[in-house]
Amino acid sequence: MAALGARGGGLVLPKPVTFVTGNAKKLEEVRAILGTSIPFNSLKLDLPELQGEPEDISKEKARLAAIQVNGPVLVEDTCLCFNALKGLPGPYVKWFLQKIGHEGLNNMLIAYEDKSAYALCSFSFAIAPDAEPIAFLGKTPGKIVPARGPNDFGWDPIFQPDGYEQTYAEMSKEEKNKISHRSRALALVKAHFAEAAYTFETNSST
Ligand SMILES: O=c1[nH]c(=O)c2ncn([C@@H]3O[C@H](COP(=O)(O)OP(=O)(O)OP(=O)(O)O)[C@@H](O)[C@H]3O)c2[nH]1
Ligand SMILES: [Mg+2]
Repeated sequence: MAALGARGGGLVLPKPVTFVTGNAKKLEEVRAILGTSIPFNSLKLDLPELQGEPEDISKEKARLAAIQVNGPVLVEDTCLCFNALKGLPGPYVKWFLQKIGHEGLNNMLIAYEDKSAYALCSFSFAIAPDAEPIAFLGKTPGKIVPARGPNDFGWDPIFQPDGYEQTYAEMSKEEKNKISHRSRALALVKAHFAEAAYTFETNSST
């Protein structure tokens, strides 16, 4: 890979950023939230995921993604954390959702009065395969409710953010994107890009 250089105060990256995800709905939201603020390509790849803390899982995904892409990458890992269960299912919510669905996730809280939860998004950006990834975390508090609204994205129908009468699924996409865990994490990503003032080599193919 071409060496990283500096130009006009900002680091020159040899390629545009690639957002790596196997999840088309995530990509749709990231596109809507970022708009043209950070130009990026996308690559559909379901990366293996380490077990552990959300930030470490996302950083490890970024390391693997940067090796695959051989250039700058952005990845994210999303958790749905139940306070009564000390943060579980957390990063494992994908598998819980696949196996037990919305009703099963609600049933996990039957024994507890506390239905509060939070959605947590951990983006990681790695500028190169050998660079230490930087993580950006966004969190939205809410509660777990019986499913309401369209069932087109994961656990959106059972998550009702604090201060709202609607679940994520019942909100318009614009409204969800204003307050979501994903948009809060991406606000930090945007601030980092603005501060770092990265520029990109324009003569490299992607
Ligand atoms: O209702 C939802 N609203 C959201 O805003 C949201 N973001 C992610 N998810 C789901 O939560 C699990 C995360 O797992 P996850 O981060 O490993 O994602 P993934 O494996 O689908 O994609 P990726 O890892 O390739 O990027 C997966 O089941 C996702 O479908 C969401 N569900
Ligand atoms: Mg995944």
